[in-house]
Amino acid sequence: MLKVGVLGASGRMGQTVVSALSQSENAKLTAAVVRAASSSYGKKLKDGLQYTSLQDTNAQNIDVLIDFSLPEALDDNLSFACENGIPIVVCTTGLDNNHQQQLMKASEDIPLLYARNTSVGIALLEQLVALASAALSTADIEIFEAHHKHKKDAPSGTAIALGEAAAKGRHQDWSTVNTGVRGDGVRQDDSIGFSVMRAGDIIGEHQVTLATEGERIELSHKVSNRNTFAQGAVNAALWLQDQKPGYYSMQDILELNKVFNQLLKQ
Ligand SMILES: NC(=O)C1=CN([C@@H]2O[C@H](COP(=O)(O)OP(=O)(O)OC[C@H]3O[C@@H](n4cnc5c(N)ncnc54)[C@H](OP(=O)(O)O)[C@@H]3O)[C@@H](O)[C@H]2O)C=CC1
Ligand SMILES: O=C(O)C1=N[C@H](C(=O)O)C[C@H](O)C1
Repeated sequence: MLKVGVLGASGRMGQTVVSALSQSENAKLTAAVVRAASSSYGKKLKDGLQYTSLQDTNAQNIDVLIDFSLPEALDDNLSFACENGIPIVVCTTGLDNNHQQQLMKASEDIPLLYARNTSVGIALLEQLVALASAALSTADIEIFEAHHKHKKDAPSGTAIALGEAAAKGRHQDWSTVNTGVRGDGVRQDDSIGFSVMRAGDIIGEHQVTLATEGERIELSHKVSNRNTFAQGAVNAALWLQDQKPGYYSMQDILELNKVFNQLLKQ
């Protein structure tokens, strides 16, 4: 039975992962970590555990960490994982270039899987977007995303991952085509822009549009239950426990590259 520590355990996603683990046959919760200043700190969970901070968490009792906290916690979370040699699935979004470098550095010492979206559907959508972008090499590409009103970062990590997949499909450098959230002004050729909605309790919706004169393709994905993300994260943790130190993604678990390469050869 895999012993899992959840970072950001009191949050929307943290609580959903705790609940998914309580029903899993292969993995169980052994640490629920929050800030020492959190209103949840010290409170009891259903199964006799209580919320701890990183400082009083017993690392010996954790095989893999799942991080659904916020960017400001990444540094401490990675230090804890590296110091104790614990593989980590990082699901936090809104990370900057400095955070990305921290992920790469930590992955030299421990197995690290970074997933801005742990659903199977988005892993597949990334491949479909790369393929469509390559095939329709002159189409204008725009990305729309909608999330609940509490979400802090925009555009979403998933929207950015889809933009990167579109750029990769055309062998473009993402930093030169990424236009961010679109505002005033005429569209530049090759630019990839985002539009963002924040409203109510929308869990997560993404749409990539590829438009040419006279027609357009819309590739979209909608999540209706946070358990989709939680199950994906638990599956990632189960997979990661057996890996060597390195930087992994959901694509590695699902082996979609292999499926697509075989398909394209036919
Ligand atoms: N990869 C994926 O598939 C998905 C990723 N996400 C991402 O996961 C993250 C969490 O989302 P969500 O659960 O909705 O957010 P919440 O705001 O509900 O939860 C955030 C958690 O982080 C904790 N936290 C806040 N500040 C700090 C800090 N400075 N140090 C340590 N912990 C802190 C909070 O605990 P407390 O305030 O009690 O201390 C809480 O447990 C976001 O980045 C989101 O984009 C979300 C859904 C899916
Ligand atoms: O904050 C959220 O809720 C979500 N965040 C992730 C992101 O930024 O892409 C994934 C998902 O869409 C939900």
